[in-house]
Amino acid sequence: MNAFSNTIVAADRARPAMAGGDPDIVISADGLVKTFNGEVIALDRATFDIRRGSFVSLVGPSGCGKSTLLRLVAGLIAKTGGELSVLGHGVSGPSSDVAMMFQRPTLLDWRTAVENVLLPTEVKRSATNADRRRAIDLLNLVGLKDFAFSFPRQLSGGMQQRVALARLLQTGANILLLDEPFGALDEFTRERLNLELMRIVEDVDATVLFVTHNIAEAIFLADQVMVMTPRPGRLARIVDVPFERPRGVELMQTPEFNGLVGEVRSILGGH
Ligand SMILES: Nc1ncnc2c1ncn2[C@@H]1O[C@H](COP(=O)(O)OP(=O)(O)OP(=O)(O)O)[C@@H](O)[C@H]1O
Repeated sequence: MNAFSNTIVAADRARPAMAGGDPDIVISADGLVKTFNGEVIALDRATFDIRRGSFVSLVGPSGCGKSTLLRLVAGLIAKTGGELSVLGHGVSGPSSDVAMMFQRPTLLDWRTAVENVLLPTEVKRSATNADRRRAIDLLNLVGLKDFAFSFPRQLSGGMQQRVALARLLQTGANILLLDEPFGALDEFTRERLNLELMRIVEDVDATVLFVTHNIAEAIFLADQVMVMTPRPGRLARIVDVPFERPRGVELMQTPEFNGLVGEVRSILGGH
């Protein structure tokens, strides 16, 4: 089957089922607009629905509004126009249902890995023994079983991002916003972490929005790819990714996979 036949023209399609009416829709945007200083249109009328448990990649060149879209969903910045809801409620600020991770791990140097993972809990209240056990379990989950009591300076860049991922999961949020989380790492480490990320989000049953510049990475990880184009930032198309899970790196060598990469590239090239 031609994967392109699965695409939806996001900008022009009719309004999908409203978030309030469909409990499976966890993030819903309708004509969402964000301008900065009244002139830069960072996001121009984006309309989309994201289903519970799906992994959605956002791909596009620098400045097309990917981070802006994530920050809007996280409630870190306010929309200029249109509608945006998370779990059926309009977004008016940060929420405990949503957690965000960035390209840099931003760990506290003077705290061990497990103490860093416990931070989101300690911001709210004193950590209990159960919290501590959970933090250690999460470090196991991200492959850092033997490094719970290491300090950030004793960890590689990839290991530090694993700690940041465990800290993200410690929040208990099941909508995870990942802004190029492995973008600063070498290609080999990045590929390994991507594979583990897929396993982990299935394990914790999260809904994920994942920003990347890399088309192959976007497709490999996702159920849907939101293809964005710049000046103004637009959601050009939402592409369904038809490949079964679990997926292995050999998928990337197949003609079907490379066909889909070509389709996404041509959407980006046409703008
Ligand atoms: N706080 C801000 N003030 C003014 N303009 C901003 C601000 N944040 C983003 N912009 C502008 O909005 C547009 C979209 O930026 P955004 O960071 O969302 O893009 P992006 O696709 O994430 O880019 P990159 O891939 O380089 O991170 C850009 O033109 C950017 O300059």
